[in-house]
Amino acid sequence: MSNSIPTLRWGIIATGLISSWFVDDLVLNRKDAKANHIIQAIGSSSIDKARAFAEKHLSGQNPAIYGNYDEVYADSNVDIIYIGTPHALHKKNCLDAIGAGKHVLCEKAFTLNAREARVVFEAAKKRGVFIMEAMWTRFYPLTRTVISLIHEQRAIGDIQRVFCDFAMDQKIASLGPESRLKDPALGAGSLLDIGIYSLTWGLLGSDSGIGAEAQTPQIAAKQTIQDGFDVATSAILLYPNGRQAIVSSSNLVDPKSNIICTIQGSNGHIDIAGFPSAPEYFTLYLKDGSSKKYEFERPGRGFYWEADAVALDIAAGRVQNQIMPWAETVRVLELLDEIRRQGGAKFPQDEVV
Ligand SMILES: NC(=O)C1=CN([C@@H]2O[C@H](COP(=O)(O)OP(=O)(O)OC[C@H]3O[C@@H](n4cnc5c(N)ncnc54)[C@H](OP(=O)(O)O)[C@@H]3O)[C@@H](O)[C@H]2O)C=CC1
Ligand SMILES: O=C1OC[C@@H](O)[C@H](O)[C@H]1O
Repeated sequence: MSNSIPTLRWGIIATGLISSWFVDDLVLNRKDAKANHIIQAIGSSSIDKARAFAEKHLSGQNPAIYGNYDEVYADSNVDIIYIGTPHALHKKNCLDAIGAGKHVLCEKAFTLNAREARVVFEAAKKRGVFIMEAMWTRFYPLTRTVISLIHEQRAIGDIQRVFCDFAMDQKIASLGPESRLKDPALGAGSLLDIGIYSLTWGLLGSDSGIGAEAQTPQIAAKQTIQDGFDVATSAILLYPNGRQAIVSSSNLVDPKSNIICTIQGSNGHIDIAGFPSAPEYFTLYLKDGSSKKYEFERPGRGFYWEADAVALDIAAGRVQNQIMPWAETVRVLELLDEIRRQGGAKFPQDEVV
């Protein structure tokens, strides 16, 4: 622990898979940490679950344990709320946290649609608190390096095409109808769960602009809908200059290759390997026949990069982050809305105005 870097005290909402990954990463001892992270409180639908979570993931620490979320929002020792509930609950959880005057880091997909996100950002703006969608992949040094290489250094020349696929057999046939991966009222479907990463790479690979500075591509999309949610989605993003990004997701099958994303330009291409959410390495191939593999150290899973960025923003008094600003979250959700409009996946909440 160092005093020269900011300290952020987290209240964790929900004790599911992502909360465990996030907390495990935040308590890692890192030599290059940009902030100190303290897990101050755990909130769960059940106090037993909260206690078990703390015992398993925070041994030797002493977080406050609550059998509900409201007491976490109200805890005066908590600076920021981390929201790890299913997508459909994000809007309410964010609004409740903001209402209590807390900063927020909310898992992806930030909300079910762009309309819900605008409501949340409006509330954060009025209350003057920091809020960000936890699109952790954008904070990876690997991702920042790819963006710099293709857009600033123009290493592969003019970008012509981007491909990204996130396929993962999530064994959905074996899950109950109450699973967040199957219940449309919880935001089920491959698109918001994993297709959001393919779309993210399609956008980052195609255009250096984000948020209000980004170009708007036309969309052509198809979805395979089973039992009311999409099990596969494919979309083409067509940019004004003719550039195309082809992005897809499936929660029925595993990836066909370790290369999950390819960015092709007039002077070469980049192959990115791993998962689109957690890329492991990439290789730059140039038309002169040369190539270079880029590898990155990643203790744990890599959630601390976004957490450090949030801590630095809050310490500096900022309410949004420049890598994942509010306008970018809304833009991504608008594109997801359009893909669903064309593809047919609907959530009951889409109708609520
Ligand atoms: N960034 C990333 O890599 C990942 C992000 N995610 C995102 O995190 C969110 C949660 O996903 P994940 O952790 O896999 O989900 P889980 O089902 O594992 O956990 C969700 C938790 O939310 C709470 N919850 C509250 N209401 C409900 C409800 N009606 N149904 C189910 N759970 C409920 C429960 O915690 P409790 O009972 O303790 O309150 C539950 O354990 C999603 O938005 C997902 O997109 C997920 C995985 C990876
Ligand atoms: O964000 C995610 O990435 C990894 C997947 O296991 C998970 O379902 C998804 O929410």
